[in-house]
Formats: sequence, C-alpha cells, structure tokens
Amino acid sequence: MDSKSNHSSPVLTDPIPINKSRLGIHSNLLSYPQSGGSLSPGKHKMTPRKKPAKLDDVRSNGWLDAMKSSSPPRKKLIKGFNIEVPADDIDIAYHSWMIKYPSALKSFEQISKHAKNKKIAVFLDYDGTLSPIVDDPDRAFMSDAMRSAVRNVAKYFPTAIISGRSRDKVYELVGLTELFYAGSHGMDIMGPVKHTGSDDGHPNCVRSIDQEGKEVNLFQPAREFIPMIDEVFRTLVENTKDIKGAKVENHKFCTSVHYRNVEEKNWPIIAQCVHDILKDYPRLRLTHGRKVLEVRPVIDWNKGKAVEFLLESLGLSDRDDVLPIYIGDDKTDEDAFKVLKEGNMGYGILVSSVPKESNAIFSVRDPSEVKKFLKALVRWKRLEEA
Ligand SMILES: O=P(O)(O)OC[C@H]1O[C@H](O[C@H]2O[C@H](CO)[C@@H](O)[C@H](O)[C@H]2O)[C@H](O)[C@@H](O)[C@@H]1O
Repeated sequence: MDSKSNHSSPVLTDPIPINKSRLGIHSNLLSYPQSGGSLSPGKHKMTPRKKPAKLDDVRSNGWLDAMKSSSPPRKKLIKGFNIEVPADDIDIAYHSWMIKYPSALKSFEQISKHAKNKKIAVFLDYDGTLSPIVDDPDRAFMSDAMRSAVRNVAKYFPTAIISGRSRDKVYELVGLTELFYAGSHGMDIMGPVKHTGSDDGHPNCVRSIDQEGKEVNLFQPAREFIPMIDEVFRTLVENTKDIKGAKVENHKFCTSVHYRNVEEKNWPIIAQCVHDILKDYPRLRLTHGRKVLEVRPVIDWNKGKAVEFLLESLGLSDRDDVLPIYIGDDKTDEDAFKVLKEGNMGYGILVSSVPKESNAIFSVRDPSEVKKFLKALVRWKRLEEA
C-alpha cells in the first residue's frame, strides 16, 4: 500500500487550498504552538520532569471521574443521572431515556420515509458497534453474521468504518474490501479518488493503492506526529509495565492505554503515569474512551471531520438528497453525531444499553441491534428497487 506521491505532511507547513476550507482542513488544523520545527523522536519532548509521580493531578483534573464513568456496568452509577440504582430501575431509567433517543429499529418507518429518494451513506464505528466490548482488545472480533450484514449494506450504499484503531488493524478485523476505512479516529483515511481533480496535489492527500490494487486517496493530517506517537507509545509501554492488566496499543497517529483489566485501586497510578508523560508533550492531548485513555495529536480533526471529508470525497456533500447515517457507541463518536445534527443532515444512532447524553438522534441497545438495523436498511432498499 505504498504511496505514489511524495508529499510531506502539510499539517505543519502548507497553506490550504481554498476548495478545502469547507472541510475544515485549514492551517488552523493545528491548535498547538507551531514553534519547535521538527517532530522527530526526542526533539519535540520538553525537558523531562524529574519529580516523582503524585496522584493529586489526576484526582483534581477530573481524569479519575471520567475513568470511573467510562463504560459503566449495569447496577452502577449512571452518568448524567447521578443515581446508583439496581438493574430493574435501570430498565425504567432506560425506557424514559428512550423517549429522547428512540429506538432506530422502532423508528425505522420514519427513517425510511425520510430516506425515500435520497442517497444514504453509512458510517460505522467498530468496537462496541460492530463487535461487542470484550476484555482483550486483540480478541474483539465481529461475527460472520455482522460481516455479512455490513457487506450487504455496502452493496447498496457507500459505507465507511471510522475507528479509533489503526486503519490496518480495523481492516484486518473487518476484512471487507468494498468499504472505506478511517483509522486513528479519522486521522488516517483511505477514501475514493475524486475525479474532479480537486484532490490532486492537495498536501493532505496522497494517491495510494488499496488492497485490491485500486487507486485511492490517503488522507493523513497528522502524519508529522508518527515519530512522536511512536516515542510516547514506547515510553507508555515501559512506564506501565509493572501495572498488572495495563495494555498499550500503537495506532500510528494515536496511542491507547487500556485499564479495563487493571484493578480499580490502581487506576490513579495508571492515570498519573499517562498524565506525567503528557506533561512532556504539549502537542499531544488525552481523550477518554471505554476504559481506555487515548493520547492523540492536538489537531482540529476528529471522527466528525472524517465524515465530512468522506462525504466530500464521495461527491455527497452540500446536497439535499443525501442522508448520512452514523452508528457508534463511544465519546469519540459524538463528534460525528454533532456534525450530522448541527448540519441537519442524516441521523446519528447511539449504541448504548444505559442512558447517556448524546448528540445522536436515535439509539440501539447493542451490536445485535446494529445488525438488525443494517439488515432492515438492505431489506428496505431491495423493496424500493423491486
Ligand atoms: O472507535 P472504535 O472503533 O470504537 O475504537 C475505540 C477503541 O476500541 C478498542 O477498545 C475498546 O474495545 C476493546 C475490545 O472490546 C475493549 O477491551 C476496550 O476496553 C475498549 O476501550 C481499541 O482497543 C482501542 O484502541 C480503541 O481506541
């Protein structure tokens, strides 16, 4: 999958052509100070702090609270509702919550009515959406039935996976060549080549070849950060090696520190460890996922921007006859829900079995309901075409 073009990343240096400003791919993609030049390993690191780790930082900055509320199990505190309730009461709370976020399955007629004569584009998160959440990230497999549902969807609608994982990893897990893939929370997009010529020569986009030898566009707005992320990944591995259950993943443009299998009493230690490393890297920031701390570049790019980028690449942006549908379960998916909601275009569908505030319009409980929804879309389209 070698790049044919030899552009260096524009993120740090180049002005952005006017035709891309709609996509938000501006020079202000960077929201960190641009002094410092090269991002090669070691050069971007601030003077290492010698002081021993204190746990006060992560207690006071809200990290620990966020960690505790991420991926809440049933019978625990429900985020945003501030009550601890048993499972039966959770069911009641869930049903009242569904008034605000109705089931996408039960609302299918409404959705399909709105979709009539429109071109649907489908965007899917991976973990917790296509595959159930499991303890070992390396074993988060999607079922064959889900794969077949996604394959069928892609026969009728342009379909993309937008994941926090590296693009290669999520492709390996999904294994369908007929989709577009965006890894590292949208910072690594392999999308279609536009034949309008406007992508050509754009510094953020390089021509590449996909798994099937087809020409594609590779969009990597954080390319300059690869050495920095790699350096931080290695430091995180080293510094967390004595924390039982901790696992660090390198997603090329971001890195994840999992604490799902770490005893809760050690969460402050793992949080402080990440916090201390980040102090040396002002160009990186932390976001929270489901029992995972995610370290990523401070650039103005996220899953929402990735949706806009893909719609533009597919020739589907700024059109009244397009209906994007985004399905996801995590905080990082909220950026995509927000883009759809604020643009009044299409539907965000949150995958959640517990009540939580969201920018999504509809909800489904779990990946099995995602599968049902995808199948319903295909059934509806087939009937439409019959
Ligand atoms: O954007 P996504 O495709 O949802 O990826 C987000 C993170 O997903 C993975 O972690 C999550 O799923 C694991 C497997 O079920 C689970 O063990 C973990 O606790 C979850 O956070 C992936 O491993 C992360 O690197 C992604 O950032």
